[in-house]
This record gives sequence, structure tokens and C-alpha cells, in this order.
Amino acid sequence: PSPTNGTAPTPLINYLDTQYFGEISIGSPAQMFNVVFDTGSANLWVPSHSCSPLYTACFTHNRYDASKSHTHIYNGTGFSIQYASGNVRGFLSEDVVIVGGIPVVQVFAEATALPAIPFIFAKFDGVLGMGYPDAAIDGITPVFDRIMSQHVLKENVFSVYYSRDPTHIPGGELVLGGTDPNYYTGSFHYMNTKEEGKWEVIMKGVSVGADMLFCMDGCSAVIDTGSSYITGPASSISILMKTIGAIELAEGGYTVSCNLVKLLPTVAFHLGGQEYSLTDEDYILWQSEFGEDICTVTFKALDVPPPTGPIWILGANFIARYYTEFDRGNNRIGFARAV
Ligand SMILES: CC(C)(C)OC(=O)N[C@@H]1CNC[C@H](C(=O)N(Cc2cccc(Cl)c2Cl)C2CC2)C1
Repeated sequence: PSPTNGTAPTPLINYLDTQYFGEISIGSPAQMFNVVFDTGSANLWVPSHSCSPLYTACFTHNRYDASKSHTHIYNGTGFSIQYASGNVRGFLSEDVVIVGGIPVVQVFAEATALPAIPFIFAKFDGVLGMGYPDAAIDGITPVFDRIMSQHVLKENVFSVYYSRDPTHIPGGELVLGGTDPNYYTGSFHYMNTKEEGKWEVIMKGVSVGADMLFCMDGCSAVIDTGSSYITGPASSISILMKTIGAIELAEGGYTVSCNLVKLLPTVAFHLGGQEYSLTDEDYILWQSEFGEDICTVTFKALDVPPPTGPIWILGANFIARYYTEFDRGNNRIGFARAV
């Protein structure tokens, strides 16, 4: 896919509707990595060749070997990213990174400490943050900003399609520089980002069936391609779960009995003058295990402390229903009905 027409598509793999990732290369000759294109963060990191194999999560993923790349530029500055479940630590390097066929000289982190939880569950090797520069740790210019400054894109936007059907190939698509009409119908509706530095918008309410139950006075919503689910404040989520008759599991997830799934109400998110509703098909993960069906609700409780929170995070299961355009040129987000 040459970026000559100003857009650069990258096919994504869909793993269980919870992880969507695509391939990039780093170094010369090319070393390939599967990364999540994560609008909720703004740094690129991949496991390092110098990560001790005692870290299971490093041992089971592709690792970048600086000594094998003749375009590697040494940096060595320390790096640490605090995830909820643990820190990824390492050091910075610089090399040629190719995304969707577009090469950039990029400062990125080589992870030398990768917590087993959650990364042994990751099918991807690393994370390519698609957030704003303000969110970048160590003030590193993010990949998309490096691409924009090359003036090779038709528009300073990128778009994300996440397939809901695990048998659909590709499992998704990232387009740099535009949108892909094959994956949406109807027109886009746009809303401005709340502030320059985040893929975050003002949400005007969350309704369950006909009743607006949450966020009546407005709240924030982050559109996060790197999160699997939709998360909301624990108080709201527990009311939502009671309303739909879901029962809480030990580790904090919720399930409903599969024969009631068809009766579940729609949940609608009021964003930018439009109601974005999700039906049971969109928010129930129906899995058959050992001959019995388990219906998991793909909403999770997550209390993000102020000043960032309280917020709702609209993740993969929202994006799978609503094709999303992230517009850096106009600091706005657009949604269209996904195919
Ligand atoms: C404050 C700061 C650290 C920048 O916040 C973030 O980076 N916030 C990120 C926001 N987007 C989701 C990121 C996340 O949770 N994972 C872990 C993950 C997600 C889904 C499935 C799996 Cl298996 C895993 Cl491991 C990233 C690897 C995508 C955290």
C-alpha cells in the first residue's frame, strides 16, 4: 500500500474482539512487531533484546535488537510507563520505524522490564501511542506527529475500523491520512476534543433504554482504541448492571444469562448532538466454553482519580460499532456507522 495517494492503510488482526493490532517494522534490515495503535497513550515501545528472558512476557514476544540494525541511533535515556497493572521500564533508542509504508526516524522505548500481568495475555508485542504530544512521556514526538511533518498525508487524520466478526479478514484497519468508505455507511458526525492534548470529548449523558441514568450534567469520555471495553465510574456501572440484571463475577467482570440477552436494553452515549446506541450484540461477549454458553458484559467499572477522572472510556467494543476518525487537523473526532 503505497502512501502516494496521501493515505496509508494498515490491516489489523482482531484477537477475540479485545485486542486489535497491526504490523510495523523497526530498523534496517526490518525487524517486525505487532503493535496496538493506542489513542489512549502517545509513546512507542517494544520489548528489547536486552530484556531478561526471565520476564516471561519478553520471552514470548518479538524483541528489538539494536545491534542488528545499521540505522540504530543510541540514546540510552531511562523510560518508564505506569500502567494500572504495573510498570513497563526500559531505555530510549532511535531508529527507522515504518508504519503503513511510511518511514520515520523515531525515538522509541526498548522495554527491558515487562510485567507478566497483563502482558503475557497480550498477542501484540508493543504499543504505538496515537495520542497527542502532550501525553508523550519524556516529551518524545509521537509517530503520527513525525508523519504529519513529512506532509505525505492528504489530511492530518487517522481512522480506525475494528471488525466484530472474528472470522472477518482483516480484523480491522488503520488508515493514516483519511477514512476507508468500505467500512462505514452514512455520514460522519463530529465533535471537538475537550482540550488540545487528548482524544477526549464532553459526553452529555448515558441512557439505558429510554431513561438517561448517568452523566446528566455532562462528563468526559475518552475514545481509546487501546482499551478492550467500555469503562465508567464504578457507581454508574453498578447501577447499570443492576438495571440489566447482570451478576458480578469474582474478578470484577459481569455476566448475564445467555437466554435473557435478547431482552437487554440498548445503552446510548450522547456525544456531540448524536445518540450512539449499543445493543446487546455490541456489549455482550457470547462465548461457548466446554459446551456451556457464557455471556460477559463488556462494560467494566473503572474509577479514574481526579483531575483526569471521573471519566468514561469508550474502547474497542464502541469503535467496532462506530467507525472513528481522529482528526488532528481540526482537533475533532468523527463517528460513522461501521459496516
Ligand atoms: C498514563 C498512561 C500510562 C500513558 O496511560 C496509558 O498508557 N493508558 C493506555 C490507554 N489505552 C489502553 C492501554 C492498555 O490498557 N494496554 C494494555 C492492554 C489493553 C488491552 C488488552 C491487553 Cl492484553 C493489554 Cl496488556 C495497552 C497495551 C494497549 C493503557
